[in-house]
Amino acid sequence: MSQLPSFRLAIPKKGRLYEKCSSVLSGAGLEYRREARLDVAVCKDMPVTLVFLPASDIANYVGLGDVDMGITGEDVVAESGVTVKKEMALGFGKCKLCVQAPVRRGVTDVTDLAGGRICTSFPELTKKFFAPTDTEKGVDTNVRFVSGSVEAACGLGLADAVVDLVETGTTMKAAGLEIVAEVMQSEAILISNPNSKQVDIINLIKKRMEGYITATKFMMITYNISKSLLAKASAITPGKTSPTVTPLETEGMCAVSALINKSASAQKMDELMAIGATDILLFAISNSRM
Ligand SMILES: Nc1ncnc2c1ncn2[C@@H]1O[C@H](COP(=O)(O)OP(=O)(O)OP(=O)(O)O)[C@@H](O)[C@H]1O
Ligand SMILES: O=P(O)(O)OC[C@H]1O[C@H](OP(=O)(O)OP(=O)(O)O)[C@H](O)[C@@H]1O
Repeated sequence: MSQLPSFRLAIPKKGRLYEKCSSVLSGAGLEYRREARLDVAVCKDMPVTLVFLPASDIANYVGLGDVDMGITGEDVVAESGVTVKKEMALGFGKCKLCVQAPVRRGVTDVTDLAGGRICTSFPELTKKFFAPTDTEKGVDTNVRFVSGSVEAACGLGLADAVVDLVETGTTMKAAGLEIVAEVMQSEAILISNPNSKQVDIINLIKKRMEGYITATKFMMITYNISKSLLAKASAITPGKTSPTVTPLETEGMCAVSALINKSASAQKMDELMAIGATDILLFAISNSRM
């Protein structure tokens, strides 16, 4: 193991965040070959050792300095209570941690659950959430850790309520539960150890991931338009700094290119067509440095 680069970057070895993290690594040019059943791999063109760990352990490893950098959920970082530096939000793994109770109980006030039995994979956040009400009411909420299938706890008679993640709400509804209160919102984040000596590599990886994430959020649009309509067109596609305008051989016409938000791209194309733009083309961006 001594020949492995000392800089370590941890990503989830499986689960909800795994696929997206693999895309981010590839988008950031962190190429590697992972031997079957091995949770350690060396990057091809960078002095970086990749470690594949359970998402729930990554915050601790980074916080304690065993690993310099990692990707995991904000929820996991908050639960671990360790101090890490949040380098950037990655825009995926979005969900919220919620107190959920059986619909049939009709709980409308979360304080009614204080003093009861709660099952969760986030015991620290749950205890913190109920602490003020416990103090106020002089009760002791019984928080029990379960590592998965949290939603089943009420149906099994193990709990009065659960604290679990919600994205689409499908799992919650299927288990006959409803949200009573929100504990926190979460998404995948890039974190680093604040005492890591290898700041140059941290910054380089951050820049590369930023470039890739930005590229996935934007598209490049190009179109032709009469110069007399340029002001109107620029208002629709102002670009990041300003649109690039190139005169065309045809008198009075110009070509415009600008960055636009991917989510707004169809609407922008409609609006450009409506003011008379022609030859409107949309391009994906594979990477960027802004
Ligand atoms: N339904 C979801 N939608 C979006 N993000 C989610 C969802 N469920 C979990 N996450 C995010 O992904 C992280 C990892 O969750 P996941 O269930 O994949 O792993 P885990 O159960 O903690 O770990 P493992 O699969 O290794 O046991 C969570 O901490 C949360 O940030
Ligand atoms: O709102 P939804 O879109 O249904 O997603 C929420 C579910 O996703 C996660 O579980 P996961 O499926 O990862 O399995 P787990 O219970 O083993 O953690 C989470 O713990 C919820 O149960």
